[in-house]
Amino acid sequence: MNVGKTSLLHRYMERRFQETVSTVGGAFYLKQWRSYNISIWDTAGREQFHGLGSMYCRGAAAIILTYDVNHLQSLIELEDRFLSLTDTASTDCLFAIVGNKIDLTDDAGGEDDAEDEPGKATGTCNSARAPKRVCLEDAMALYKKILKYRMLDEKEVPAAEKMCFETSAKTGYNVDYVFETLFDMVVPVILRQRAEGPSQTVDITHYKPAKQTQSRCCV
Ligand SMILES: Nc1nc2c(ncn2[C@@H]2O[C@H](COP(=O)(O)OP(=O)(O)OP(=O)(O)O)[C@@H](O)[C@H]2O)c(=O)[nH]1
Ligand SMILES: [Mg+2]
Repeated sequence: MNVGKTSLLHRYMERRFQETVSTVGGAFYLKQWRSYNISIWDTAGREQFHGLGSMYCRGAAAIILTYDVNHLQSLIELEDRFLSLTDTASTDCLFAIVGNKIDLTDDAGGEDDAEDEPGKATGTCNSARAPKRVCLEDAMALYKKILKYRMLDEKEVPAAEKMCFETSAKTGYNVDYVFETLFDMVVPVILRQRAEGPSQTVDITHYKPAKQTQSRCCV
């Protein structure tokens, strides 16, 4: 809760940072990216909505686990409380871990850094000059735990260095890069699955209800 999931989506979809209210239930976004329509669910971090998380993850091609780089507890909770909610994701689902609010630390993602080389982790973690913050290495360690949890072979999935990001929804730092890196990875997988197997959606346009048999009363 409060790590900036909705703000990241606003920044990406609407190109701006605006005040948010804590998400109720969840919110759906549709992004036209190149020639594809990408569906994105914004989940609610508040405790009473945690149960919904597994519903939003069902069949997901990618999941972005978000924490606040200024609160180690938010990274710990990703593992302790949220990881099990991703059990409903498809087996080849990609995981990205995003540390948001990097602008609140001294060392990266300030207004002037918004145009920095995307994807590049800047600054040193917990240097004398920077306030204490979560290290990118901690996020990478979680990524490796996720692979273990999902019994995936490290050699067959993208490396932790590629899937752990630091962002600022406030300045825009790395935000496009996160979403578009994932889209670039996910779209070919979905296209390949579509070409190989039957559609996973149910076509109800030609649905005919089964003939009703006369019900008999039984005593
Ligand atoms: N400084 C700074 N503040 C941010 C950033 N992203 C979000 N915030 C602020 O953090 C607070 C929470 O942001 P939200 O986007 O609503 O967080 P959320 O994760 O969607 O929260 P829930 O919907 O309750 O789970 C708001 O006051 C935002 O303005 C950021 O990158 N930098
Ligand atoms: Mg929200």
